[in-house]
Amino acid sequence: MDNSQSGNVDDTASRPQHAFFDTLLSRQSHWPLAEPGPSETELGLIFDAAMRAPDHGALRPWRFALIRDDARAEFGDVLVDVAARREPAKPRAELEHRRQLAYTAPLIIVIAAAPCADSHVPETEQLLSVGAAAMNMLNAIHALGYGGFWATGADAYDPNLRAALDFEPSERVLGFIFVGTPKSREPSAVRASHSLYVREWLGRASI
Ligand SMILES: Cc1cc2nc3c(=O)[nH]c(=O)nc-3n(C[C@H](O)[C@H](O)[C@H](O)COP(=O)(O)O)c2cc1C
Repeated sequence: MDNSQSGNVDDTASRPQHAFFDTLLSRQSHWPLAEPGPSETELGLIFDAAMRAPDHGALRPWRFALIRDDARAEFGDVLVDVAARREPAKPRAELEHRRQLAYTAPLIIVIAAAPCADSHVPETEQLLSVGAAAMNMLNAIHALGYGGFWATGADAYDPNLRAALDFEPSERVLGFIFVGTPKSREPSAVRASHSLYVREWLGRASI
């Protein structure tokens, strides 16, 4: 493997391979996001991509909730409410701005995990599986021409928010993917060379 530079698809690669890597290697996060969001058909593709994540033990540890349309107003209320419970000393008026987050994209996909406690598969692997599903969704969102942004923050880990979104106490919110149309198409962000993070292991005798 040549680690010296960013990869280019070989000349012998097929047209679909070129197209695939053009898409994969141009994904980046976008913020803020405007209308429109994905159609129902496109959403189906995005979730089909999630179902392609590697999943030890076929536990299907992922759970997703969609927040869009009028439900965003209620979600805005929830964001203010949970912030007020976290910071009871703060005047509610100072927390009102948190409501805006609900309107920063046409669609918010809540990413959650439902780890199976009595499985031989360690919880870490189950969480990684949910992360892989989320990554597949980000790539699908990008392939469809939309922008996505995965965010967490204090809200994601707040048990009051988890409850307000109807997740079980045993389930864990791992973040929110904001989905919509990028307001601007920035030039592709420069990425670190993978060579900084990849090395060849040559056997124990080599050190
Ligand atoms: C699990 C997870 C949680 C994240 N949470 C936040 C967050 O709360 N706020 C933020 O600015 N970026 C967050 N990020 C990073 C952004 O999603 C994004 O990756 C980053 O802005 C870099 O953009 P890029 O995806 O184009 O490299 C998170 C990423 C991951 C994987």
